[in-house]
Amino acid sequence: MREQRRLNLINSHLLSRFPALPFDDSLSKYRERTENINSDVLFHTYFINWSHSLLRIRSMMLQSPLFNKYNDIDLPLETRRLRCIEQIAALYFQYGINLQKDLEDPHRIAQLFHSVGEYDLAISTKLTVTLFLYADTIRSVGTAKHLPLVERVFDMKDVGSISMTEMGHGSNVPNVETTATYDHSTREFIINTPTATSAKWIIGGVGKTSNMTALFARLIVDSVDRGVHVFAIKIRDNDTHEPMPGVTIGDCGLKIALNGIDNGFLIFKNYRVPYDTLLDKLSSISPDGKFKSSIKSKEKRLGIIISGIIRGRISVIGGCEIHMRKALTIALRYGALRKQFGKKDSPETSLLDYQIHQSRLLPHLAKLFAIRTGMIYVMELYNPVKAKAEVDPECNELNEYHAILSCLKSLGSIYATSAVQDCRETCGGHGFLACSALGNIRNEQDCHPTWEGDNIILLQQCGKVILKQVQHTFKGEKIKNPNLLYLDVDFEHLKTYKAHFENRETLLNQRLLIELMEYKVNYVINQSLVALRDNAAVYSDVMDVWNNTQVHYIQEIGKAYGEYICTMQLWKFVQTLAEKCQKTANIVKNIFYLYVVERIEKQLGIYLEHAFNAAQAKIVRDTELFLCQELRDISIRIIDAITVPDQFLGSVIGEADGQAYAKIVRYVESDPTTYSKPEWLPILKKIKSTKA
Ligand SMILES: Cc1cc2nc3c(=O)[nH]c(=O)nc-3n(C[C@H](O)[C@H](O)[C@H](O)COP(=O)(O)OP(=O)(O)OC[C@H]3O[C@@H](n4cnc5c(N)ncnc54)[C@H](O)[C@@H]3O)c2cc1C
Repeated sequence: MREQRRLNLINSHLLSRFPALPFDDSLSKYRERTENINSDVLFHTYFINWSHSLLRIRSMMLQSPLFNKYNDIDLPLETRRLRCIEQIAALYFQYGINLQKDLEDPHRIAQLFHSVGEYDLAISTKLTVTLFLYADTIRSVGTAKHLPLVERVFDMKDVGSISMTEMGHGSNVPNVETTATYDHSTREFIINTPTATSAKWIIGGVGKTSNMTALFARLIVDSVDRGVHVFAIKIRDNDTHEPMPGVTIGDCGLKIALNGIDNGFLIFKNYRVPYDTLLDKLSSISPDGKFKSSIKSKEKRLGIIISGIIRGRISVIGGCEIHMRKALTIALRYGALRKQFGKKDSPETSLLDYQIHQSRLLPHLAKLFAIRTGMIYVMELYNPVKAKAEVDPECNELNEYHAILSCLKSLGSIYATSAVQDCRETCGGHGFLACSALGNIRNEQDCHPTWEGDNIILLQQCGKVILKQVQHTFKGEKIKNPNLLYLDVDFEHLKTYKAHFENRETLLNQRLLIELMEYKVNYVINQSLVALRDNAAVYSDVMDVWNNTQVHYIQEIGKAYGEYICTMQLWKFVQTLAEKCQKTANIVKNIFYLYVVERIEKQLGIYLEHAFNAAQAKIVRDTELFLCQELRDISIRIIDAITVPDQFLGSVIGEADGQAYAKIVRYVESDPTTYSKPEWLPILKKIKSTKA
C-alpha cells in the first residue's frame, strides 16, 4: 500500500482527475513585499555556534532515504519503531559519538539530538532516554567502577533506560514503592515490586529495546528505609533478549504520538543484583553492612540524584522550540498564500493581512525567539554549573540552575502548546488533514507539559527556590542571583510605582520594558508573600498553606521569572545581531518589543492595579497590534531563514514554494484508495436496504 502510494505520487500529476491547478505565486509575492533580511546572519545567530553542525546533520539526513517525513505519516506501530532504530543507527556512527567526545564537549551530542529532533522528536527522545539520561545518572551518582557501563552504552553495546516513574507515582518520586533490600549474607540487593502501583511504568525504551536500566528504588538496609537510590541493573539478557529471571517486561502500547519510542513496564520478583549495581557516590554500605551517606537528608539526596538528568529538561525546551518553529512555518506560509473574502471589486485578501490573523500568529513568533534565546542561556550555563556541582552537589548554582530550567521548561511547553494549537486553527480544514503535519506536531507537543517534570510541579519548585532567596534578604543577606538583582520586597514601595509612557514611541523603550518585566516579578513575589501569610492564619498544616497559595501566586512567580530571563536574553540576542547586521537587528528588535508588550497586555490586571492608568493600558493594546502589523510582511522571510527543510516538515500546505493546493491534490490522489469503492460497501448497502 505504501509502495503503491509512492508510485502513485510520482504518477499522480499525469493521472490527476482534478482540474489543472496553475502555479500559485501568492506566497512568493507575499515574500516580495519586503526586501530580504540577511537570512544567513539570522540563521547563524539563531543557532549560535551549532549552526554548522546543524547544517551537517541536516545534510546527512537529507541524503538518506530514511528521512522523508511524508513516508512516516501513517506507519504501523512496529514499523514506526523499527524505522526509529534504523534512523538512529544511520546517524549515530556517521556523526561519530563516543564517550570521550561527550566528555570533551557535552553539547556535541546535544547538537545531534536537537538537529534530529527537527525531523522527528521520537528519535531524539529515544536517544535522550536510552543514552543521555541513563549515562548521566550513572556519571553523576555512580563511582569509577561504574564507568565501563557508560562506555558500553556510548558504544551501543547496551541500550539504557531510566526507570523512575511507577504506575502509582510519577511526580511524587520520593514515594516510589519499588524496593531494593540489602542482603548482607551475599552482599546483594533483592529487587521487588511489592504492589501493582509500584510497577515501573511508561519507561522509554523498555517496551522492546533496552537491556539496562537506571532503577529508582527504596533502599532497605537492616529493615530501615534509607530513601530512594538508583541501581544500574540488567533487565534483559544481552544475547537472548529475554527478560532476566525475576523480571517481567511488557509494552505500554500505542501512545498519542512519539510512537518511535517503545515505552514499557517492569515488574520485579525477588530479583537479586550484586552490590555494585548501587550507584554509590552519595550513599554506600560498608563491608560490615552499615549504611552511610554524605548527604543526610533523603529529600536533598534525591534532589541531587534527579539533578543529574538535567540534560533531559534542556532537550524538552529544545523540543518545544522545534514544534513552535515548524508549526509557525506552516501557519505563516499558509496564512500568506490562503485568501478568503476581500474588498469589493478587488482580489481576495490573504489571511495574514487580517489584523486578527496577525494577532493570532505573530505573538507566537515573538515567543519562539524568546524561548530560543532562553534555551541558549541554559546551554551556556550548563558546563560551569555542572563543573561546580561535581565538586559541591549542594551548591547554590545548581539550585538556581534548577529553578531556571524548571521555569523555562514550563514556559516553553506552555508557549508551544498554545502556539501549535493556534497554528492548527489558523490553517482551517486543510490544517486538520494529517498531511498538513500539524496534528502530528500538536500530538508530539502534548507530551512536553508532562514529562521531564510536570509543569505545575516544576513551577512550584521554581517558586520555592525564589522564595527561599527572598527569605534570605529578610535576614539582611544581599541577593546574589543575577536574575533577581532588582528584587524589591517593600510592597508599599511597589504600590507607588508609576510607569512613564504617554504613547507608543515612549512605550517602545527597551529599558522601560525590562523595568516592567522586573515589576511583574516583584509584584507576584509580594502578592505571594501576602497570600502565604494570610493562608498561614487560616490553615494549620504547612502543606495546606503551600497548596492553597498556588493559583494566582506561586505558580505565577516561576512564569514571571522565566519571562524576565527570556526578555533579557532576547534583548542580548538583538544586540548580538546588531554587531553583525543592523537591518536584521532592527527587525528582530520589533520581535523583542512584541514579546514584552504582548506579555504585559496578557496580564494588564497586574499593571492596572498600581503601575498603569486606563489610557496606558490602551496604548499597550494598540502597540501590540501595531507591532503585529509591522512584522506581518517580513515574518515569512524570518521564518524562512530559521525553519527546517521541506522534507522534515512533511506538510503539503507549508512547503517553501507555496504550492499548497497542488500538493494537497497530489498527496490525496497518490492514495490508491482515493477513488475506489469502500471494502465495506456490502454492509453500507445492507444498512440502506434495512426497513425501519
Ligand atoms: C511519553 C512519555 C515518556 C516517559 N518516559 C519516562 C521514562 O523514560 N522514565 C520515567 O521514569 N518516566 C517516564 N515518563 C513519565 C513521566 O516522567 C511522568 O508522566 C511525569 O513525571 C508526570 O507524572 P505522572 O504521570 O504520574 O502525573 P501525576 O504526578 O499523577 O500528575 C497528574 C496531574 O496532577 C497534577 N499534580 C500532581 N501533583 C500535584 C500537586 N502537588 N499539586 C497540584 N497538582 C498536582 C499534575 O500537574 C498533573 O496535571 C514518561 C511519560 C511520558 C508521557
